[in-house]
Amino acid sequence: MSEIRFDGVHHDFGERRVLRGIDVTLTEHRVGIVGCNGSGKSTLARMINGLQTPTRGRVLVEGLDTAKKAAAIRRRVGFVFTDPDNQIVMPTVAEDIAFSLRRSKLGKDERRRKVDDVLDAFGLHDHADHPCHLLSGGQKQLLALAAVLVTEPDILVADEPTTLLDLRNARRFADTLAALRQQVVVVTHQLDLLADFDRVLVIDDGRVVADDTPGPALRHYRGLAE
Ligand SMILES: Nc1ncnc2c1ncn2[C@@H]1O[C@H](COP(=O)(O)OP(=O)(O)OP(=O)(O)O)[C@@H](O)[C@H]1O
Repeated sequence: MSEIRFDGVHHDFGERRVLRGIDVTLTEHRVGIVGCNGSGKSTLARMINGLQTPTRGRVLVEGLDTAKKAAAIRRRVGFVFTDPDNQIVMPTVAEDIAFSLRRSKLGKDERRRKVDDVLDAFGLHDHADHPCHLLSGGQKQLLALAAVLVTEPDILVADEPTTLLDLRNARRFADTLAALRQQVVVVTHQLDLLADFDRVLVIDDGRVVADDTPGPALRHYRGLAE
């Protein structure tokens, strides 16, 4: 498994302190991040692929400082955004997935095979030539995930990736995560998704207030809302 290390991480947006001293090392296969709105979860997740860098402290991914090795980090860490429209860039579904492979050294046939495999895995094969903008919200979320996974990143970070998925697709999504060889970090308000995760961090007001297996961590989180 990969290693993601937060070392004394603080983050300020202007006057507002959003992260207040995060010290965790993540080496587990599937890690969940939960917490109230505005607690700093997305900011934390974005730090793993260098979309955001700490005001103070360091984030190291496989030993690389995200503030210094941006390009290398982006190749290793795939990021799935909450709103799939932020990352769908091509007119059709198959083209969008193929676009992710534009920098790969694979030949044309190999690329086509990879795109086909991913379309199959995500139940999108029948939509291969459909315009992306006509997909449902849930299908777009699956496409966004597929377009990241086709690049085979070492680490997958997903920020509320299942908000638009129906029950079947949420299950498919959870099964997909479980079957991945790579490390996965998911920010979510859908606590069911984390039931068999290896580790769950609870964030409150920019701090890690619980760090445990899902049962105790989610009990702690529920306690915060009482
Ligand atoms: N680019 C930005 N500029 C200024 N403030 C920001 C920016 N991004 C986030 N914030 C603020 O930082 C705080 C933490 O935001 P963040 O998105 O990390 O929270 P979150 O825990 O993911 O919330 P939610 O569950 O609502 O998505 C919020 O108060 C937010 O308004």
